[in-house]
Amino acid sequence: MTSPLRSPRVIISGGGTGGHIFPAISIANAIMDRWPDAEILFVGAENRMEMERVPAAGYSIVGLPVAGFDRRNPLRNIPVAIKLMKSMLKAKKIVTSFKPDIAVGVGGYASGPTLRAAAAAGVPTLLQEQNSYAGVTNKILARKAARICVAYEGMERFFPKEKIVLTGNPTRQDLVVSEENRKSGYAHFGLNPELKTILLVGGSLGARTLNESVIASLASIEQSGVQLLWQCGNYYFKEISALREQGVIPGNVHLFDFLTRMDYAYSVADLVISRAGAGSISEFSLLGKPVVLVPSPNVAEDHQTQNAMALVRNDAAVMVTDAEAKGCLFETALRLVKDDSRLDELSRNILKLAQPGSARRIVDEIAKIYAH
Ligand SMILES: CC(=O)N[C@H]1[C@@H](OP(=O)(O)OP(=O)(O)OC[C@H]2O[C@@H](n3ccc(=O)[nH]c3=O)[C@H](O)[C@@H]2O)O[C@H](CO)[C@@H](O)[C@@H]1O
Repeated sequence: MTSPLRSPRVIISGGGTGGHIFPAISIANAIMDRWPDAEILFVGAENRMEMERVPAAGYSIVGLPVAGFDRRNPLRNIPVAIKLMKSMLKAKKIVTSFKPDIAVGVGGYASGPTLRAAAAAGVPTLLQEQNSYAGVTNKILARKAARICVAYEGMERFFPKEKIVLTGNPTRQDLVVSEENRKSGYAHFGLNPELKTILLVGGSLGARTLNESVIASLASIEQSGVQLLWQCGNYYFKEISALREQGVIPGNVHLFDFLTRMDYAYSVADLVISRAGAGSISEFSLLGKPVVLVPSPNVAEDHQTQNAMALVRNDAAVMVTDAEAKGCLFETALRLVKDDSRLDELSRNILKLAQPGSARRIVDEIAKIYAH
């Protein structure tokens, strides 16, 4: 295999939620580690989270006017189809002017038009699928893809077997759990270093059931002698802050819309309560975090329950269903956070499932494609 002389030009496309954006940034960072002169351009969806998060990570991004189809109300899809056509034209222009050597798709609305335009122009494409159940966009794009990097066994149900490489999910490179970050984390979030801490995260967008479970348990949390670091999501923040202004939220409950310093959040957390998104699970595994998972029932093919069950079967996490959460989530979590030997056991078991070095392995695949 001969290596081309110059560094590659790479388009990375996808987004919509943190579950797609953070793996994309992690792949970009690993590309820059391999080829410091590489040129990377992100292509995302206008008004979605990536338009803010990608520049914050130091990369350029162009937005497409793409949106999701409404499966329940077909009439609403006329403007969506027009947006899709506009996005395809714009994606074609982006590919023509940027001249990528390879295009990487991480799932989410923007990756459809972008990778189709790249493939039509003869640019090789690589897909990264985070979940144990493949998304619609990736299933369509798979036909033209050179390589499909996955995190779970059994993905030949969705993709041509010869294109699949098991790399794991790339996680953010900045997630260091350390004593120093623990101390900084207490100060950053205004927490008491003397108390045990439960971190509650509802995925990148927040989760209604988790928020309602907190609200239903405020009295027992207040009396527990444990503090709660609560990420409620941008969408719910206004409504829940109003409760805080009414004095309903006790002093040991610390409310945030979104946590940019997840390294601090993980460092202070003795126990995590979370949705079972694939990216979050990869992070808990790498960091050995004891976790209570509440899978979202609102995702395709109930894939979060499948993600969670892969851990539960190995006694690597505790699961509470969405339907049970309001009744028993905090009873379970408050008991667990005080049981050090069980926390230790969960931590050891989840660590065994970690797949480190995933972004580097994806870049190995990019290098092989590029060298051809
Ligand atoms: C509702 C929905 O469609 N969820 C999907 C979405 O989840 P979602 O977007 O929630 O993504 P993940 O759980 O995979 O990852 C969340 C990411 O956001 C970060 N984070 C989270 C909260 C916060 O305050 N700050 C922060 O930085 C986490 O560190 C993590 O890197 O994509 C995942 C990966 O395709 C899927 O498995 C999920 O089913």
